Amino acid sequence: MEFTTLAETLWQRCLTHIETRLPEKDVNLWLRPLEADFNEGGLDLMAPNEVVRDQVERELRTPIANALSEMGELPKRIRVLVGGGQRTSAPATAEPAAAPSATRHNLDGRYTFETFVQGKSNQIARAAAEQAADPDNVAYNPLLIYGGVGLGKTHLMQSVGNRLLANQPQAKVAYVRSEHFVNEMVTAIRHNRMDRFKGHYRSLDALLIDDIQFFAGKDRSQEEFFHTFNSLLESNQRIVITCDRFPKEVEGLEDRLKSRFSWGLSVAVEPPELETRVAIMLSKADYHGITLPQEVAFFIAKRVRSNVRDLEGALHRLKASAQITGTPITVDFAKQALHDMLAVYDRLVTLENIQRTVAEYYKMRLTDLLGKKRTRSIARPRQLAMALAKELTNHSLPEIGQGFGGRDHTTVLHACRKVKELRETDARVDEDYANLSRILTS
Ligand SMILES: Nc1ncnc2c1ncn2[C@@H]1O[C@H](COP(=O)(O)OP(=O)(O)OP(=O)(O)O)[C@@H](O)[C@H]1O
Repeated sequence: MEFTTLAETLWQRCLTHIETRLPEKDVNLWLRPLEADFNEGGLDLMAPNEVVRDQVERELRTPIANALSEMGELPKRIRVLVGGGQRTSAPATAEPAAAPSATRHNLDGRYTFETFVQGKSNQIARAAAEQAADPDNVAYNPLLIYGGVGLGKTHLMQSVGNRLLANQPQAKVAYVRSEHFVNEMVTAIRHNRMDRFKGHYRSLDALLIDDIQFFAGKDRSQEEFFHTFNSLLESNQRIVITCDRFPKEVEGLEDRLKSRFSWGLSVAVEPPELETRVAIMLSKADYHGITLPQEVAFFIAKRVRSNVRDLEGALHRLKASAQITGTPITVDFAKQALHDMLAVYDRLVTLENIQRTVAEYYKMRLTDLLGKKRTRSIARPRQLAMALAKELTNHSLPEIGQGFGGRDHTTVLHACRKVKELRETDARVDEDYANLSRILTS
């Protein structure tokens, strides 16, 4: 008892010391929930759950050690363990081994609202997710986030879980991929443990279930999920779901499930626009301690358009190449280091397929799109096509003008400005542009 008191006193002093060095948010979120204990000359910091433990291990162990050393306190070792609230030194591995894996708070501490870059393409989804993370607001339950690959659905969903846990560290929040849910269920059936499986999922405060398109065709899993789902909804527990498309379009998914999903709120994440892609790159670079000049971020984001995961991949490749060669990251360096990846993207969008796609979209003839007629029904799609060419290819204004029936570069410039203006004032034009951009880049 005396040791615990000493440890707590030391820890409180350490917190006071560290408060002057770390953002208040980090101290409140990650460090205050810890309880301190001495164990054989070492300091054990007990975290209420694995999210907190992992975050402290990853990001905060060094500041803690530095603070203690600056205070002249040198414990033999520092351990961060799960087990807060009980003043026990049981390590994380001493949790009931047979519990289904999702009982552990298997959230990734990096996926938070704070690290999520907002843009036009995701602002509604983000706002809805923030609401879903508000324990007092169950208006939109379940929340369904849908959209293409690598656009931040999992990031947003886990942000909901991390926020819920930050506000209520004892909450039972489980993140599970649908594939994992199915596998767990199969194992439970095989070992005659269905009751436990059901009990576990129905006892949660929040269930985050990723990629439900994977349930397609798996009838027994859908059945079980349906019951879990109903039971959680009835007691107002939080459910967040993601899907790679609007669930009504997923073949092999039962109608009753689809209809349940629509009880709450469905929001889409779209591919981010150029400025958001640049902001994401800069923010990820900052997070990973990579010095990335803005012009390089623009250079890459202009080419890698449809998938944020690929943007991150490009960033990691750049970092590795720069480290190996000891070269600073410049546009020329990026061109070389990423040439194969960029070549794939450059191949995807050509002037010809922009023209063909726009003509098909507006159900008009290609010859009209490239011809001289100036009626609005023809001139507007032409302007959109030119603006898309400017955004999605590396062609210069004169080259684009040339490709559009030998027009002057000032005509292309005018088209780009006009489309920019229209996108801000005319929702139809904005939607057409976004649709075309998605068709061309996905
Ligand atoms: N707006 C954003 N801000 C910051 N990071 C983002 C954003 N959008 C996506 N990312 C990052 O891109 C990567 C892929 O995102 P995520 O895994 O959430 O995509 P997803 O939509 O769930 O994809 P999938 O359908 O393949 O599961 C993650 O590392 C995520 O942090």
